[in-house]
Amino acid sequence: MIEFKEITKEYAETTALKNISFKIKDGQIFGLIGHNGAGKSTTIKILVSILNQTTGEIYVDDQELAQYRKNIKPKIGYVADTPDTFLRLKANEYWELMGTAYEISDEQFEKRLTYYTELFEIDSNSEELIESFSHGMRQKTFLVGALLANPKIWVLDEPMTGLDPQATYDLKKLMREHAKNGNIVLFSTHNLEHAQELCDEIVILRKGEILYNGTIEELQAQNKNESLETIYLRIAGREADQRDRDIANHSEDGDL
Ligand SMILES: Nc1ncnc2c1ncn2[C@@H]1O[C@H](COP(=O)(O)OP(=O)(O)OP(=O)(O)O)[C@@H](O)[C@H]1O
Repeated sequence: MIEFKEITKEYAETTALKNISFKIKDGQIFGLIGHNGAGKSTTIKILVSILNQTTGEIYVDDQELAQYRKNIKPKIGYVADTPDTFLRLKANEYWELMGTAYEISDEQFEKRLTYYTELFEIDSNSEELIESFSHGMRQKTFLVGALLANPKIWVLDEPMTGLDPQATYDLKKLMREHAKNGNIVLFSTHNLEHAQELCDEIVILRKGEILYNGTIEELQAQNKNESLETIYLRIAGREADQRDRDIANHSEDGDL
């Protein structure tokens, strides 16, 4: 289980997360949804120990992340939203690096590498530099790297971006299987159809605050006869921005 408890993240001039709390249960595919700048990547980067929160705590299987990083980090496989790291390595070199970092046995490494590289059809590109790859091929390379260790928790920041339809289909299938086996898949997306297809539960973020946490079915039951897109845009989109502006204007006019 993962628990975000009253997490706030302040950058120099921005409060990216404002006291957010939610839980992800074992066996769940969990979606983070929100406009650009809502705080999805910041949430993810804190969980994978790239960033520290300003206040609050994260628990993974009842262990507090800051205290038990050494235990928790090997449980997590992470794919960033911008596949622009390790560009001077060949794909094979990157996968070997991941194999060493996660201490994967040679046998498991070979087995999983063959399976995933054939599945994502990049087995023939293994001796090429990552910088020569298209966005989608880089995405596949990093996905393979994250899945090699078979970590319990997959943390995928906009994983389908740039993937072709076959790879998207295959990844969705892998995500479902992984969760079905009692593991956790946390991913961020702008694609509401993917969220609807995949997620057991979602968080909708807007300007660092949680607007909704629950299942998509519950959200739709509360807003009968409306599509997820209509509901989402009303609570997180331009209408919500207009409401913010109206409130601000009233305040300035001394109406409130
Ligand atoms: N390194 C940083 N320094 C300062 N501000 C940052 C930094 N990273 C993110 N922010 C700000 O924090 C807020 C949340 O950004 P974040 O990247 O978490 O959003 P996001 O929901 O992942 O957006 P996107 O969908 O565009 O990837 C934004 O206002 C962003 O400008």
